[in-house]
Amino acid sequence: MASPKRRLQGLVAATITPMTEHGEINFSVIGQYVDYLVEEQGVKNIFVNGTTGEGLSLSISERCRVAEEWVTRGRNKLDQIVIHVGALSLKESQELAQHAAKIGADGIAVIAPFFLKPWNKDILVNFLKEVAAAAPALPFYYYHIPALTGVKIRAEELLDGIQEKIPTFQGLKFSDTDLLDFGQCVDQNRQRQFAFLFGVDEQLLSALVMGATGAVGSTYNYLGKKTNQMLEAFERKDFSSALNYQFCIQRFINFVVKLGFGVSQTKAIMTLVSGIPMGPPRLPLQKVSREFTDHVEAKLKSLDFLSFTDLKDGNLEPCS
Ligand SMILES: CC(=O)N[C@@H]([C@@H](O)[C@H](O)[C@H](O)CO)[C@@H](O)CC(=O)C(=O)O
Repeated sequence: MASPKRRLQGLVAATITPMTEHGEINFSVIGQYVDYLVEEQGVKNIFVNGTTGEGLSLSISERCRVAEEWVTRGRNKLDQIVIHVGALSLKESQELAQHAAKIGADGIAVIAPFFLKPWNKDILVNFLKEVAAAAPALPFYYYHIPALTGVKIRAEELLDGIQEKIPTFQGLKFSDTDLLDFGQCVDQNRQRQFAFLFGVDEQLLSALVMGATGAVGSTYNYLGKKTNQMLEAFERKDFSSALNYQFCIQRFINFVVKLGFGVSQTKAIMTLVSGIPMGPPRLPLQKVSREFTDHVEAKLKSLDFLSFTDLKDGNLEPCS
């Protein structure tokens, strides 16, 4: 069985794939991006080529090059780098898994194939097993995101007996709002050292109560520091402060959700907050409007989420 450095915990940023205005991958800013996550956001784990990274919109060779760049730039700076290697083709998934092992990633994650879908748990586990077997020394995570894959097999069901089938199974990335399913994943696997990584940033506090060991999300790219404050408050059992932080984060996410929120918007917000150009998304996603960015900038300032805020204290919405 694979032995990770230690159980993946805390915040994991679902990385954006920076692109040029011409739609090519902008590898040149990844080094700066690593430093920003570590130094400005206190986030030392990353999840590469997932939803936020537009992994399924990249070619296989692009995915390999992106993974390589993150591993190279993150060496001695980041704690753990998990590469998402899910694909519609088992062969491609295996190729990506082998590549992740070769470049020295710390783990791989896989979503359910979503065009020709597995229609029951056993079929899905068989698919995952074949991918995991291509990288037998790497910790393996299942990436549960039913709203996007359309594969609604409950995670709790999937986890039942999974280590017998997939000895490298190390944990679950749970991007869904079904806290009954999530809670039962934790409850039924208390004897195992699995990582339970929650993927709905606006509801993380509820998942911590249920036993989440960490979180993977898009907002940790730019709200990592604020979310870490929530984790610290939770750790010291200061639930009132933890709730304040969660509500504050929710105020922002609620605001952007109403404007329309997804990967394109994440790229624009990260560019605004970090100053590192993330570029436009790749088709079929659309670049966001200037109006969106202006609204978001005003909201971030009012919440004091921007370090360069120039508003008077009286105009700030208290967040702690
Ligand atoms: C559907 C989606 O993109 N969910 C995000 C969340 O971080 C999400 O952006 C956040 O909770 C705001 O709704 C993550 O779960 C996705 C993720 O971790 C990834 O990029 O792989």
